[in-house]
Amino acid sequence: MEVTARAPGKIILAGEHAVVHGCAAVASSIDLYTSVSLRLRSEDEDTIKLLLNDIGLDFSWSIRRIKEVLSHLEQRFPESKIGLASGVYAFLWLYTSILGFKPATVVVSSELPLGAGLGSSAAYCVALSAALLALSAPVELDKSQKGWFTLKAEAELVNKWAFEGEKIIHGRPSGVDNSVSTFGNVIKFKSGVMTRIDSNMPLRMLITNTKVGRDTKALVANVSARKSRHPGVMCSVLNAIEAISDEWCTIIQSNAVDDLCLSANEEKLGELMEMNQGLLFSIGVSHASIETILQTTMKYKLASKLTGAGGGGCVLTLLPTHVSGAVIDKLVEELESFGFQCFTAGIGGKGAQISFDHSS
Ligand SMILES: Nc1ncnc2c1ncn2[C@@H]1O[C@H](COP(=O)(O)OP(=O)(O)O)[C@@H](O)[C@H]1O
Ligand SMILES: C[C@@](O)(CCOP(=O)(O)O)CC(=O)O
Ligand SMILES: [Mg+2]
Repeated sequence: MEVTARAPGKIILAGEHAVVHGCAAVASSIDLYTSVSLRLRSEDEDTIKLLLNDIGLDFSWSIRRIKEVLSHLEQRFPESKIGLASGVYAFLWLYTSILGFKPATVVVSSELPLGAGLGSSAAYCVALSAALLALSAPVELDKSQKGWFTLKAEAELVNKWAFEGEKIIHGRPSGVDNSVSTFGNVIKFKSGVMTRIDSNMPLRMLITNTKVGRDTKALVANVSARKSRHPGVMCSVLNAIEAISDEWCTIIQSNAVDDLCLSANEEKLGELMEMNQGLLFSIGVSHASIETILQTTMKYKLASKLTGAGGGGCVLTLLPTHVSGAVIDKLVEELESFGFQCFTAGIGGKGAQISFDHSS
């Protein structure tokens, strides 16, 4: 029996980093997915295979030696890819905790850029947990279902396991990324509690990938260190970010009665993004490449902010409804002339899904 699970990436509209310290964030799923397919092998095969298509690494572990491998894993990573080792630790931990030592082949592939602020780590953990739980004994799913189906009662359990995986990759995740990847839509997240936000606004964002690699774990740790050096100032900044998240929710939930009202709301969101970015700069998570994007989009009177952990990664630019395709094309051309990569994605779609392959 083979199962494939897919889980979406996300954008954080407001509140990254502050959410790690108990303040509210607003996040939305995007329609770019990480897929994990899991095929159990016969008991006498005695191996667990992991194929990480996005980073071009394959592993094959003898089950009898898997504990030994767990303690020597880093030695098997090429020096240039050592930062990716935590994803393999998370795999082995989730696999053995949920499925035990059953032989299997697991293939991972993603449409998301890795380590760029779009929540690839959470999508990886959610898709992996969903595939593993789908073939584990305590979860009763109707395996005769055809095509993709959305998780229902099982979603909570998938989310819990994915959070444990995120802890291995991130150190101190807030839980917002795995929650929005599991449940989809637009959510508000604060101190581990998720509220679904029914947005009444058509939200268009240009996503620009600086292609500057960074590591969420290190950035989150730097913010915590700054907070312990300047507790009073940092609390004020983080509370200001929370106020921005709250206002985001109020605006996108409000009903714009006409086009004038809609563009006034879009203008307010743009201002909130600018303020959020300024505060993120003040806590030390911006980057020269991000500042270049901000200056460029400002020339087009468009507001931008980093999304995710920052330090490089992706930047969001709000595209209000009045902005024409020609203007967007010109902006994209200018941004891409710096070597950045621009794209758009559907915002607020479904969360994790599963599909059983009946042919195997
Ligand atoms: N498709 C994937 N294949 C292998 N590892 C992955 C994959 N997606 C995510 N990861 C793991 O997640 C890490 C990136 O997570 P992180 O630094 O939080 O960035 P982000 O979540 O913004 O993409 C990678 O270094 C790797 O360990
Ligand atoms: C910085 C943070 O708020 C978001 C990190 O997102 P990403 O891993 O950069 O996609 C951390 C967290 O909420 O766990
Ligand atoms: Mg991450």
